[in-house]
Amino acid sequence: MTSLSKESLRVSEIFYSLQGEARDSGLPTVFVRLTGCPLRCTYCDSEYAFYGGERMALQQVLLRVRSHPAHHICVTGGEPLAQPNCLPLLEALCNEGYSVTLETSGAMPVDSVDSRVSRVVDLKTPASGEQHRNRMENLQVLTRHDQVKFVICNREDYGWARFTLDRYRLSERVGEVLFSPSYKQLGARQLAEWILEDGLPVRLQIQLHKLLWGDLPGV
Ligand SMILES: C[S@@+](CC[C@H](N)C(=O)[O-])C[C@H]1O[C@@H](n2cnc3c(N)ncnc32)[C@H](O)[C@@H]1O
Ligand SMILES: Nc1nc2[nH]cc(C(=O)O)c2c(=O)[nH]1
Ligand code: SF4
Ligand SMILES: [Mg+2]
Repeated sequence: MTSLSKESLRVSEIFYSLQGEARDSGLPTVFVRLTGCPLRCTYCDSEYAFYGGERMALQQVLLRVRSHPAHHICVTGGEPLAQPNCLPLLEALCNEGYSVTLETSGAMPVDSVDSRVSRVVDLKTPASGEQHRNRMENLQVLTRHDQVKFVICNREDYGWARFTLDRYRLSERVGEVLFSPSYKQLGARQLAEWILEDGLPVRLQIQLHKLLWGDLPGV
């Protein structure tokens, strides 16, 4: 018990790469991937982060982050907000002057996240198998500093994302609405054509790191 310091975290990996997703795509970024997730999305590319990982003190995480020459930090998982100490981690990273993004499923409340963090809330689509976990009330607290993502597996998911975009006026509420194809499940060109046909005010997101390096951990 005493070895689990008040501000310790279970960490799957800390790595330096190009941001492959969302608004900051292409920017050198340090990724902090926290272990554990209560969801089981059908397409999850990070199942290796469900279990295991290393218990680290917050200060140890900060030291590792500082060892890389990046200004941008992305906290992800697993589901990062499933660990209560994710909140002090985010605050500490902001205090150090980093530009911080948080990738979250939106299955937990996002209102206690430091307001300097750009929250990237992934609204789970029907084909993810986890649509029932979406906390739609999270959308009320998002601002232009935040982002909403849909990972789209098929035409039904696209239709649901288009409906949700309109129903919650997402383009007016947040800074970026991202439509991403589920990797190797839906072609990016197909998704691009649907977006163009409907003239949707959203940004097509293609996972840049997978184009560069493939579907591997640590990139
Ligand atoms: C691994 S999750 C971790 C953060 C959080 N659990 C979540 O789901 O947002 C990070 C992002 O990767 C996306 N992702 C996972 N597997 C994917 C895949 N096969 N194709 C496209 N995006 C994927 C998720 O939907 C999420 O937006
Ligand atoms: N390069 C790179 N960019 C990313 N952006 C979000 C990621 C994630 O797994 O949450 C991710 C990732 O795993 N790698
Ligand atoms: S919520 Fe994120 S980490 Fe969890 S299963 Fe879904 S995509 Fe994977
Ligand atoms: Mg990833």
